[in-house]
Amino acid sequence: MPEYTIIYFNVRGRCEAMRLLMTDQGAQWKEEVVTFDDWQKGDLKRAAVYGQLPAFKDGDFTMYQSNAILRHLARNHDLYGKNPREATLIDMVNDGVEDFRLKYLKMIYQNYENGKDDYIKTLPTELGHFERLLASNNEGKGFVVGDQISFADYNLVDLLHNHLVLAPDCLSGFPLLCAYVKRISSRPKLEAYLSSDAHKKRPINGNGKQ
Ligand SMILES: N[C@@H](CCC(=O)N[C@@H](CS)C(=O)NCC(=O)O)C(=O)O
Repeated sequence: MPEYTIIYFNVRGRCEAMRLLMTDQGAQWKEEVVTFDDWQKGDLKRAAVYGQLPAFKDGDFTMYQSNAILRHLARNHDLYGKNPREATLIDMVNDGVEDFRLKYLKMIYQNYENGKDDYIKTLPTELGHFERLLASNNEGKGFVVGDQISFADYNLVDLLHNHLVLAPDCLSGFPLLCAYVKRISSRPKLEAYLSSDAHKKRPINGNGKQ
């Protein structure tokens, strides 16, 4: 069994997709929680390749960049499609999720009070991209690419969970996405994790906004 460790602040943030992936794949991991005070001291920041967290350990191999970590886990657990074409499509979806996540994080951390309402108004455009992607694969009845789960599914579902907290009705005009989130979230190990304190008590973002 791989020895996985997440080194991160006490938030779901950029690590919840990897937690969903590891949970669903039956992998165990440890959490090394970095407090704001420890981070402020600067040693950990100086040691981080890009001066930021998360870091992730697979045994004695330490890596940075949340999407590289997701891809590493995808290679370990066969979550990167069945052939090169599927792998490229999965990358394409994941890059789209990253673009969407960056917009979300910008609003949360830089413009929550003044920008939240306008952000929510733009959501149908963002969500429409993913609704159409789903529709183009098996009529939206399965996964976002191919016929098996991939790391992009965990990343997309995590970001949709955050949006359902921000704007609970945001998926009402998107029947495929709505059913997809419910379907993935009700996979037995995920359902148990999502209702656990480990998930529910961990804040979504570091500034308390959600
Ligand atoms: N592209 C990086 C972004 C990492 C990032 O933004 N980390 C934030 C927390 S989510 C951080 O370390 N903030 C503290 C700092 O920059 O000093 C990734 O995906 O891992």
